Amino acid sequence: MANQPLPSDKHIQRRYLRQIQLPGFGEAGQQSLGEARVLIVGLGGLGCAVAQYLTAAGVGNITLLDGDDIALSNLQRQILFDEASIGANKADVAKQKLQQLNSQVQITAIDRHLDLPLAETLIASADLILDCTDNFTTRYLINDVAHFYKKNWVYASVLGFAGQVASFNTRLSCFRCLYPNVSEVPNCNQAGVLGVLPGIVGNLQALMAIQMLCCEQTCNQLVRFSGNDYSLQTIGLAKSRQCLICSGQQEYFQLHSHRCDESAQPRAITASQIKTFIEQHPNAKLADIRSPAEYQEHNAGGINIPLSDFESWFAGQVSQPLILLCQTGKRCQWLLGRLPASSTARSPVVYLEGGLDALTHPTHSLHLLKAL
Ligand SMILES: Nc1ncnc2c1ncn2[C@@H]1O[C@H](COP(=O)(O)OP(=O)(O)OP(=O)(O)O)[C@@H](O)[C@H]1O
Ligand SMILES: [Zn+2]
Repeated sequence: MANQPLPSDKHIQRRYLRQIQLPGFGEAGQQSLGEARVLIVGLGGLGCAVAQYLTAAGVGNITLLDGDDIALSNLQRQILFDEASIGANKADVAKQKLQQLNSQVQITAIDRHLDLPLAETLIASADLILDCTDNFTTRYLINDVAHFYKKNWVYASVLGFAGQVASFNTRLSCFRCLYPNVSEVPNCNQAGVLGVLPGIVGNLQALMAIQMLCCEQTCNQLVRFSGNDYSLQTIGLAKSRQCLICSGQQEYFQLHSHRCDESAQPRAITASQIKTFIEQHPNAKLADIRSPAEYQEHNAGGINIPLSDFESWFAGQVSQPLILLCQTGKRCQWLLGRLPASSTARSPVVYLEGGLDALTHPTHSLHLLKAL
């Protein structure tokens, strides 16, 4: 923070005494943390845990990135947030909370999701990147750009009762060496998660980050945690000859440039993002793609274009922003996968994640949908 007085050496000594006392860490370790620039991508369950420990430990400069708003169902695991923060941006609220914990850390909050142009700027200027997201598209993007700029990064993920963390020095091996080609796996939204799991795994991720910033030998390890039998398994990672990135067959911009527009206009929006979407696209229309019987029984307004009629209806429309709606979001997701990218390039077509079932909270944008 610009107008904070610089801490004296004595203050730093006192504040971080318990870690400076540690053999092998000492003042040199504290100085490495204080000079480090860390990028945290995603302020969900993992990101909340990671950000708190890195701030408390005195990492000098932290950038927080998340374009998502806080929802009620986030509070059981995203422990930087409380009931009063619902509807606010995650990165902004996290910054406010973390700054109370440690005012000497330079914290920047960015209310956006990572895409290629942003990755190029932010990864190039960071010493270490932490992936705290829930999707492989972002992990491959971080990996490929980090490899190009020779940056270290730490990946973590949680699924059900299992979690894993891996540290990468991308000169030695990378995420694509480990996972050459994964299409998305279920996230917390679909698979469910106990709140403590991202807490445990996020803390492992923060530990790896601190060790990587202070001594690089910890790189290229995968640690698996089982919440069923509490076991930890550590596996060394090696370079794969088939890896697209490590073998030099592809550069990051060849692999990701075509995805730019997609990530700038994500196809799923959550109930708490409806308001922002409508503000950005005042002429947006709501199309409910359920059957006429379902629509008559209960609806949130808009027009009813049943799934079977949708493609021919859509082909005859002038380009216009659309919010698609069904009961759970699954039919919309399937439908959007069928529409050619060129047909949704000029005006965004998004769907409501979780569908009508996600509009359970009384204030939840239902009146906004009715007005469309
Ligand atoms: N490309 C990205 N850039 C920045 N943040 C991202 C990106 N992709 C995902 N995220 C963020 O990563 C976080 C992942 O959090 P988490 O897995 O705890 O679930 P969630 O998305 O908050 O909630 P739920 O899955 O219950 O809907 C989210 O806050 C999400 O917005
Ligand atoms: Zn590789």
